[in-house]
Amino acid sequence: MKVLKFGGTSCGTVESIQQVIQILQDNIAKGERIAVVYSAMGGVTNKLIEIGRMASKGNVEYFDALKAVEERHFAAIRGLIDIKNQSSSIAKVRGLVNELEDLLKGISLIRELSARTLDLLMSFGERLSTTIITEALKARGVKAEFCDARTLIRTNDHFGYAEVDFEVTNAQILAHFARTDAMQCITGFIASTAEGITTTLGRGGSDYTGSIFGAALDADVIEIWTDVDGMMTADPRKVSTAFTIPTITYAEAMELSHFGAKVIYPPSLQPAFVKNIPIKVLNTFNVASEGTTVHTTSDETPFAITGISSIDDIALVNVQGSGLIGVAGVSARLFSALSRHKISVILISQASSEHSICFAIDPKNADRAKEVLDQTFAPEISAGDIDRDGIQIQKNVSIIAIVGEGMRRSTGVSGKLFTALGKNGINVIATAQGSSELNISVVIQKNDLSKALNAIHGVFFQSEVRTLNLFIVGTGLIGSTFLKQLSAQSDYLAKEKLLKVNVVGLARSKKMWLNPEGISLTHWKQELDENGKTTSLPAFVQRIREFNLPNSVFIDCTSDKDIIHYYHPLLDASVSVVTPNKVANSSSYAEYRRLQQTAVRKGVKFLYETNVGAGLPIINTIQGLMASGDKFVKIEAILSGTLSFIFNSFVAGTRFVDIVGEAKEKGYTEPDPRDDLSGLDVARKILILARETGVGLEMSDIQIAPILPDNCLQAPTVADFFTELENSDAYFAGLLQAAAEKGEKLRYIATLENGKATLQLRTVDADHPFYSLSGADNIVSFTTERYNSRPLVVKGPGAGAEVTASGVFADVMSISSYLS
Ligand SMILES: NC(=O)C1=CN([C@@H]2O[C@H](COP(=O)(O)OP(=O)(O)OC[C@H]3O[C@@H](n4cnc5c(N)ncnc54)[C@H](OP(=O)(O)O)[C@@H]3O)[C@@H](O)[C@H]2O)C=CC1
Ligand SMILES: N[C@@H](CC=O)C(=O)O
Ligand code: NA
Repeated sequence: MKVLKFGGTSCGTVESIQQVIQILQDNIAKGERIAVVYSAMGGVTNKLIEIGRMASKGNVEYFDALKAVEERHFAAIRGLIDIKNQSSSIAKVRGLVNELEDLLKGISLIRELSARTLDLLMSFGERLSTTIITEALKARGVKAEFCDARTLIRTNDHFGYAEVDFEVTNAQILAHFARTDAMQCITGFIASTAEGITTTLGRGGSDYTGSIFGAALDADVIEIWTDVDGMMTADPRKVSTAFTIPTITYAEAMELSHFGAKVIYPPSLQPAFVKNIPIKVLNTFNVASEGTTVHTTSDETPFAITGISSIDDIALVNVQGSGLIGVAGVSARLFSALSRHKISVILISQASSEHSICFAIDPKNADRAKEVLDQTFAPEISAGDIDRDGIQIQKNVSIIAIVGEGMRRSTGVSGKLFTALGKNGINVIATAQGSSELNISVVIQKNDLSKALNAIHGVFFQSEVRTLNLFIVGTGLIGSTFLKQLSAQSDYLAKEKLLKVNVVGLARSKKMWLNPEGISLTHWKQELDENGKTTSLPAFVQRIREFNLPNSVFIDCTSDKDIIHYYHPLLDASVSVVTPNKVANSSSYAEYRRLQQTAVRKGVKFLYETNVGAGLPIINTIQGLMASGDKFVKIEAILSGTLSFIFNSFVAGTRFVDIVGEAKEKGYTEPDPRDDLSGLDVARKILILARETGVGLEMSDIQIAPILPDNCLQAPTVADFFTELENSDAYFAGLLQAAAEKGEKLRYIATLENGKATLQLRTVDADHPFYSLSGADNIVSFTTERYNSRPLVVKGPGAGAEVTASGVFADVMSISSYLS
């Protein structure tokens, strides 16, 4: 025997009922003996309540609303049953509607809608839907029989959520089924008292009806047919990567339902659990899906938890004071006061210091709870045993619960949970874990809910692709090359790293465009042009904060001097920052430190490997040596790709100005090449290296020996600059010739030693390690306590679009590993 239950959406339209009938016929064809429970047509219960309220207020419009309900049911008959078989269904539905009309007339006369009357009123929903479906089945030759559950399920008179008398109910169900072998079409949700007064089993109670019948009949399985593919690892409306849980235990399903997963009505699990009958949650609209099976044991999965659930809106109550320490009976008084006022508690947390008790309740009870507790603890508040401001209530908070029996088998589950939250800057306000190790709950700010759910889902269900959300400012040479590399690698990242990189925001100087669904990596230019709004960096940053997406990374690919003002607020909002732009790290030392510290404090990353030597591992090398306790003695380096290229290419027969132009064309120079040739770019880099090694220099401390004659240095525009370079041809040729005569080469070398940084244009001979460079090579020689007699040398191309973009890419990847 199998008991099937179909919910409101399944019974909602002619098409869905046809689908239900198909499912039933498939079962019959397989020779299954089935009993079927139906909900009211979707939305009808709410409509009946609304109509009842209208009638009780004397609002005569209830009559039109009733007509609409009646018409909906007649339309279902017309759609489901051929015309010559309709008369008996029409008569039955008309009979029910007449009864309903009488009831509403009564309500409107006495202007009262008691809980008892409301139960009777609501019962028409299931009675109507079940009548129609039974008739439709009969019209198709199925031996079906309407079964009014009020004649079988016996409850007390707690109207609205009546409690079942299982002894009487089970006996009545068994006796009824012994009398007939017709397929029973059972009204969900409704029952009656011993006196025959109609009751209901609580909203969602049709599931419960299914479980009551299934348990009484010792069914092999209870199938709950709904409009989703079973229970999901998280609410798919909030977590797009959520997936169906194939098997789950009763305890886990109960826990998930308690914390907001509305797929199964929690009380319905109990009768099935007692009889050890599996419950299958299946999708009427996707019969191919396996759904979820709720059972005593769940299958082994690679995941430490089974699912994540949340209650979006709760209020957190905190009772705090030194007078609570060691005083017996405080919590007893507290919770009995709440219970007397029927305020149900969702979560409780008390530190072992006993200094405070904190618990979560439905926000609609918050003000009443405060009143009740202020009264209950009035003596303690006036004596100062409970803090002056008494009982504090925090609203706009949510609970997230991670649930799974697997927690008992694995260690580190809570560590993983809190790390995921911490790395996304989500503050945990309160936390609770039952000693059953089935559930860990955290209370967080409501505006962090979606971010938190996604971050937690990402770390616990890692076989699912994780998402990194990028906001890129600057789509020039480096920004666009990075986007090109990202596009080329996106399949690899998805397959090999289970990583989806979502570009959510793009900005250039004129236009910006944000789209949380993700901007196309191939058509971003077009999207930006077509949809972009006028760039406003404050607005761009504000949107990032409002989106509040997990794993957010801001990438600054500009050379803008003011953009650094946004780094701090972004880090502070737990957004990681990656940048090839050297401006921030070469501004004041105080600002440099502040950025580092904010990133550490917020548990996010501030990465800028490409600030020095483009993609070459220079910053990372220093950070590694520093972390391991090495001490820097000296750094000697060629840090400009542009200058390196110039001095490698400037040979007899060439013109200095042409070589500078070539460096610009090859993408080695700064957006403004004067920054390279003035020594500013190298000065910024050695300043950053000094700071990384713990030497807190300022820009003014760097001794810069110029490469250029004054006329070039003072050129007011880039065009003038090139003219002046041309005018100084003889000067550069002279420099070159002087070096060549000694058999040496020109090199612009930065040195950091004894806390001093200097930049100098020097000539080096063939024995010097910096002699043989080519292209835009950088070379950095680190002399440290450990690398002493032979320095550690990093050498390679230190400028250019591809190597710089790939350095930015590597920083982004390191954030992704950190977050996972
Ligand atoms: N070239 C290299 O080898 C290396 C470069 N870098 C650094 O990379 C950074 C980018 O260089 P590169 O790509 O060559 O520069 P580009 O001039 O090619 O691109 C700069 C981009 O930033 C945009 N931009 C400038 N100001 C703003 C602003 N206020 N708001 C929004 N967008 C803005 C520009 O917009 P628009 O397109 O509208 O003009 C452009 O898209 C620089 O900081 C540079 O120092 C670091 C290491 C190596
Ligand atoms: N303009 C810079 C680019 C890298 O930082 C250089 O030439 O090195
Ligand atoms: Na680098």
